Amino acid sequence: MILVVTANPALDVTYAVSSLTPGAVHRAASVHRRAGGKGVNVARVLHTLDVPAMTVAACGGGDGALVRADLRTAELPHVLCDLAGCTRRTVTMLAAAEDTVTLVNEPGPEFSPSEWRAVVATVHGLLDHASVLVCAGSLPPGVPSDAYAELIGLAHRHGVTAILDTSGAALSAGIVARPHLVKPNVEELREVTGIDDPLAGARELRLRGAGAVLASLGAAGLLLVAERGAWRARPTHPVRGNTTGAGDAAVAGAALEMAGGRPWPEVLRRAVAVSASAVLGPFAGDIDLDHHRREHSAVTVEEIHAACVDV
Ligand SMILES: O=P(O)(O)OC[C@H]1O[C@](O)(CO)[C@@H](O)[C@H]1O
Repeated sequence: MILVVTANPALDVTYAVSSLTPGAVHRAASVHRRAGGKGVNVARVLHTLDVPAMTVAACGGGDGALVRADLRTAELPHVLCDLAGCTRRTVTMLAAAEDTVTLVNEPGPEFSPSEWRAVVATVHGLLDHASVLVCAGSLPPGVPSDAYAELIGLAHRHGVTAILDTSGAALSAGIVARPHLVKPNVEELREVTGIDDPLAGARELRLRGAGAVLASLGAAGLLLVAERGAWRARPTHPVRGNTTGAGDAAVAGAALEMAGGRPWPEVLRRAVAVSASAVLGPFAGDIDLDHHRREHSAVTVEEIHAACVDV
């Protein structure tokens, strides 16, 4: 089973608008609401791929109740701790005229120390049943920046593979606990390392403790840097759609191959195939299964011998 921690879950709200203009009033042509946050998206993709996954999070308030109800409706196995504060919303605006995707992510409710300890205890209690632990998304206010480092340390003690997908201080502090894989995008990599070239940035994260680094390069695909090599793979052709959650889908693909003990080029191939198929899904957490199947057999993985990569 793949255990997925969503430290800061959300009610993901997607608005479709005809055009997006700063300073203007926008009337949504459609509204969609579902349980979200990076880890929930990872678990949703794994569920679609028939891979057993368990979501752990803490929820509260009216939107927390909607998140709980949606996880049940979607039949995503979960353990949700109680939270006094109200679960946040994350908003995606899909603008047809500009073909853009714009996000507004709330910071989330303040956690008390005991609320976060309940999440840690839940993860601890489930690790004996897990092959992979995924720690995904931002940390909410009140949770220390080394919170993921603690969970990764627990995973090591249980012989469980650990994957970290977060940004900023949570990424810097989490990496020290030596996760087997981290999955930043290019901006997150640049923010944490101060290095523009993704290959050099990924190598720097390995020096800081990451076993391997899977860096998403947007439409240019993904890059994987491990101890004994570096590889890159791109989608077979450009895909247009909702890019929200494409990175989470890459994490799901990587987790599924790592759970099977597959070599790094196969981890990368799957991550690219699942990620490209997520762009074709209407909402974060969705994938186009037919596209995924075709893409998985067609994606080519090239080994990198150069000192830097073009994005
Ligand atoms: O935890 P954050 O980094 O704020 O990210 C959460 C958000 O990211 C997404 O997962 C997309 O990756 C959205 O579904 C939204 O919930």
